[in-house]
Amino acid sequence: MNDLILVLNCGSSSIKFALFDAAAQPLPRTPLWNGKVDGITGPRPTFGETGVAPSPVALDAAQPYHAALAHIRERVRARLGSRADMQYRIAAVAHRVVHGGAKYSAPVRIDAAVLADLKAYIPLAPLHQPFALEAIESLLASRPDLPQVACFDTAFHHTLPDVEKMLPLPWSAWERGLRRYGFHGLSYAYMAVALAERHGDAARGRAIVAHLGSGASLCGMRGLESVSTTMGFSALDGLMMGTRCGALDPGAVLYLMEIEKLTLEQVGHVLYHESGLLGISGTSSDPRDLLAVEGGDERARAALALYVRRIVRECGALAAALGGLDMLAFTAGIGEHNADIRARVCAGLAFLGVELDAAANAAHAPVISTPGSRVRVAVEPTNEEWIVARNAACIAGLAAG
Ligand SMILES: Nc1ncnc2c1ncn2[C@@H]1O[C@H](COP(=O)(O)OP(=O)(O)O)[C@@H](O)[C@H]1O
Ligand SMILES: CC(=O)OP(=O)(O)O
Ligand SMILES: [Mg+2]
Repeated sequence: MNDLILVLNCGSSSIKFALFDAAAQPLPRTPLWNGKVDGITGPRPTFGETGVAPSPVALDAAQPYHAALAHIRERVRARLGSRADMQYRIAAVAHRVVHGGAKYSAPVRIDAAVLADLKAYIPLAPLHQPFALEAIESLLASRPDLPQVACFDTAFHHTLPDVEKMLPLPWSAWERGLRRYGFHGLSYAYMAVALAERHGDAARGRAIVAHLGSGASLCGMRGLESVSTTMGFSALDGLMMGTRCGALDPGAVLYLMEIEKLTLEQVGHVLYHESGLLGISGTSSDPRDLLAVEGGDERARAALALYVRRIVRECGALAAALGGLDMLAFTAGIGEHNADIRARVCAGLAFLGVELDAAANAAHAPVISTPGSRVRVAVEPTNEEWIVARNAACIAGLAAG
């Protein structure tokens, strides 16, 4: 009987899953089988899996995440059922959990007490935490014997100095645990491994990793550890995103509530779901759609300009925190695939010595800067699922559980 680790990665616009062979040493980076439901809250959700191109999938519009999870569960069941000859069984399920709060800075085996702790963080990551926890809870109920492990987006940032963690609120807020956590840490943990392998000392120096997906953040690393990051207390901070505002003057929130009389719930909806690229363009949260129409669409143009400006500004801030810049690495859906956005960001960073090789950028090559560029610019596909599986496999007794 071969033991498998099933990884579930609940993002804001997608749920990704992957099956890894738990016994393989070292754990291969390519899973035995993987797939994702993409565009969950958009008009055209799709499902794709290893060897099968994405195609439209119908999701219950009232509960799209719930429906997407059910679809994945069904596909996994069908797939394992059809491979009876292979004698595979799922020995553990490992989850990307976005928020681990101050308590969890390492992966943890999940039980009822851990689940209760993680539920307390739902208000800090309402787009992500409930869906990972929904999957965990239903498995705890139906398969209490099955080990489950939570791996946290916040954990990689435990190396942040206090000056990066602190919010300029009254001191008692810090004592109550209101602080900047940082997110996308599983992606940054993978990038620390992959960039060091591919780029050696350049990656170990002063590096910025730009995780540009549906959610987006930057991480300033020195010695492959997080020293500064743009997402903070919640997944709303920092860069402008597909539907999230990013860093915002808190006075604007007060104004929306006090003068324009939006309720707390309405403001939350605006900031998480109706802002960012979608909010400004009025048409799409996906830069591909906006790039296709920007010639004749002023709002698409404005959305892209602000999106790029925020990345450039925050890169400048992180370069200051790092005391200079040796490497800039792009990853996640947009970072890996959108050469146009990368080119615009790099043009804005010419003052730091960034010089783009246009042909390498168009080809999504691993190095997209010129040989003379003072900053090496890289494109590296992230692999959060492998980090999650590797962490889960390291938890003692898991494969035997
Ligand atoms: N082949 C592609 N070409 C250009 N952009 C892409 C491609 N694939 C994904 N993207 C972009 O990546 C975004 C989603 O990124 P992803 O990292 O998968 O997000 P999340 O994990 O938050 O769901 C989409 O909004 C889309 O703009
Ligand atoms: C934390 C976060 O924003 O994650 P994602 O990019 O997967 O939405
Ligand atoms: Mg993601």
